[in-house]
Amino acid sequence: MERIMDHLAHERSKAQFSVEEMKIIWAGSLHAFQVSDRIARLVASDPGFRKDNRAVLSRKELFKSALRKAAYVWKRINELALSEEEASWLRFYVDELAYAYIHWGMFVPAIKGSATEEQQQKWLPLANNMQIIGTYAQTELGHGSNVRGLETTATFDQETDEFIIHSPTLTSSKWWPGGLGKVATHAVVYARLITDGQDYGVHGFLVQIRSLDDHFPLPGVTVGDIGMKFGSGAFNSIDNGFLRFNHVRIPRNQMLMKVSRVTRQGKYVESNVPKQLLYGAMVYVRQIIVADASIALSRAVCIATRYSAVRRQFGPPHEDENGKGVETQVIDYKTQQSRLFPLLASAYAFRFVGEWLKWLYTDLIQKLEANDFSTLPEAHACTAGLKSLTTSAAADGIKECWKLCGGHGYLSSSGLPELYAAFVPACTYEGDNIVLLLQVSRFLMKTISQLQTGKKPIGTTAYMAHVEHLIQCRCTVQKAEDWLNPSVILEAFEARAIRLSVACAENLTKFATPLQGFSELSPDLVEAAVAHCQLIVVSKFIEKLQQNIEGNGVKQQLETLCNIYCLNLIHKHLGDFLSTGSISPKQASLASDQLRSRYSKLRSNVIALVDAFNYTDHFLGSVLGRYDGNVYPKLYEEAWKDPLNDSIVPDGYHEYIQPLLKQQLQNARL
Ligand SMILES: CCCCCCCCCC/C=C\CCC/C=C/C(=O)SCCNC(=O)CCNC(=O)[C@H](O)C(C)(C)COP(=O)(O)OP(=O)(O)OC[C@H]1O[C@@H](n2cnc3c(N)ncnc32)[C@H](O)[C@@H]1OP(=O)(O)O
Ligand SMILES: Cc1cc2nc3c(=O)[nH]c(=O)nc-3n(C[C@H](O)[C@H](O)[C@H](O)COP(=O)(O)OP(=O)(O)OC[C@H]3O[C@@H](n4cnc5c(N)ncnc54)[C@H](O)[C@@H]3O)c2cc1C
Repeated sequence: MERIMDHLAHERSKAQFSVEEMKIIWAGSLHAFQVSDRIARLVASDPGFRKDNRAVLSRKELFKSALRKAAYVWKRINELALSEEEASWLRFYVDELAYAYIHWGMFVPAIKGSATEEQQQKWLPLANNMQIIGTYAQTELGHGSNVRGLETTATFDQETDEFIIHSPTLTSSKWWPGGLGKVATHAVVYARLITDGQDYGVHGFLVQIRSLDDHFPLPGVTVGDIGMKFGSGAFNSIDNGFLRFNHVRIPRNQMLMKVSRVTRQGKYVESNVPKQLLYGAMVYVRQIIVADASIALSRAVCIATRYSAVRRQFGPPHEDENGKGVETQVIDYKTQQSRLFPLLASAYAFRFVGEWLKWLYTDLIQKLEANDFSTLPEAHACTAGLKSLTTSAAADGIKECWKLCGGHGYLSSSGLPELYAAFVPACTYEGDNIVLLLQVSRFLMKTISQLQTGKKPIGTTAYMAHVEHLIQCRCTVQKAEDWLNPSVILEAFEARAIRLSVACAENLTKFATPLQGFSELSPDLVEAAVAHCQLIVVSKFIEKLQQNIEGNGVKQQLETLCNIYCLNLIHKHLGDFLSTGSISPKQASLASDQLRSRYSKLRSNVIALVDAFNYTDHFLGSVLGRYDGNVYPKLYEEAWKDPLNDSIVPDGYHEYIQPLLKQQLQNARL
């Protein structure tokens, strides 16, 4: 036991940089670090937030436990008079998915984004004080990605000055909204607005669905839970629900009227803001999900890295600090490094691009407030594309981390199966990842067609202004070290991205209609979108390194991580880089040489680099990822806690095992 604890301490002593300074870089600022650190400790030390083994709880126990914790969170927020920032850290570290995520993450933002000032004044205090609990009811049984295809209707009745909300078919039943099944009292419902016999498309409506007295559904409302989801703990603590309306009446002023409104006379009036603002809550959450992807991936990487330093298999006998013969740490196998270190680098890369995206979103909101809608298409493309890119990579990465831990990774007590099950739906919710990439490609094709009209591309597409150069430039790498030059990397990624996009744009012209072309070429368009999004991540990582980064050795570590992130992408997408002529086969081989050398450079720092995430053992929830590396005794201890070990002889022995054994013994004796 002592030996293993010393082992991680030895790993930590090898770090060539200041972990404390890196913690601040990871958190984003000294202030963010201090607040999150304080709240993380508060949560970890409060028995009310203890994490029981969720995998062994029944659905009802799990759900009730999530309700208890959500109520306790709210109590502590009020008792401690926490600020909004502190309160969100508290919810984050409690780490139990519950209705509150949708209430704060979607219901409240939907009201903020789509309701008029007057409506906000009425509804926000109720929501902020949790006098009502809300959900976001957009998806239907028959329609998820295709929002324009939603069937629920909101028909204006001029006589009573009300909307009648109705589910005309089974497929129009709302299906999936979190917190809807058993908890929410209200919902922002997306429905087709019909007035004067005309269908004006999908709009948002605030609908009360349960009584605030006895919690029963209101007349005309049928509501329930959609059933168990993948993974034993994970999302099953949330009541994703179904909802059907039978001519439910709401006052006219419960239509969210910032984008358009219906007058007392039933006239549909558009405002001067783009209709896409109705989708504002999705832009908001997609941006948060990118940050969430870096968190989820970094948790998995932290577990796999610490365990890989503890775990020993094969190898020539080494001597430990006490001169005792030991096997090789699995982290020293080059295959382990080539699978693990790019994930560590991705966690940092996603953190920085998430930080930038938060800035982009804040900037968007400021512009929208000043009636400047110019950056909305770019913000939509960036949030959609980066949500897709980072969640797909993080979900794959978490799965890889579990395999990197061998058999023990498959145990619930490793924390990895639940982490995976809880995160993988992020590839689907808030927009299926492929559908979102197709949105990005549409934006790219539009940008390319506008180049011909002389319109200057801005923001993340600014590189497209150099199309003529990027289409024909040659990569200048001659030796492996040349790959450490950020401008060389950037140009290779820009050349690959633009060449894929231009090829798509040219191919699209060969089809009878753009629609037909988009449909036929959609796999190529998705690849072009991925290349563009990877370029954004690469360029934001490089930009981060150009900032003033303090702390002994911190910048050097980030440079190595950035190199690994970029070179590994080249390695993984070699087909693209070679087929577009962005690099040559010889340069590809030099990139691989450089990548190997970066792994060696990073090796002695990896434990400190995952320590910089500053995750408490409570938050990690993993025996394999414990800070002290005391893995084996704790695995043994956890095994004893399994309900099957409550009794020596299992329940069922007398009915099923004993008679069978007896019968077989008798048969043998005959
Ligand atoms: C405690 C705090 C908690 C904080 C939260 C933390 C989150 C982390 C974990 C949370 C855990 C659980 C939460 C899960 C919650 C899940 C919720 C949901 O899933 S809600 C439902 C989400 N649904 C979707 O995302 C549907 C996807 N589909 C779409 O978005 C659209 O229909 C789309 C984009 C496919 C549209 O296609 P279509 O071609 O029909 O376009 P339109 O005609 O509608 O659009 C025309 C025009 O508008 C542009 N556009 C589209 N969307 C947007 C947008 N959002 N913003 C701006 N602009 C948009 C589109 O590109 C077109 O542009 P054009 O110039 O004409 O090409
Ligand atoms: C855990 C979880 C929580 C959720 N929470 C909420 C919530 O709170 N509120 C809410 O309203 N919704 C919620 N959803 C629903 C979610 O938003 C939808 O599942 C999502 O938008 C995808 O839609 P879909 O399920 O209909 O998939 P579909 O659109 O049916 O996709 C199925 C397949 O078809 C492909 N596909 C679809 N369209 C195209 C296309 N145009 N081109 C190419 N391929 C295409 C997709 O790539 C996918 O492979 C949640 C979902 C999950 C899993």
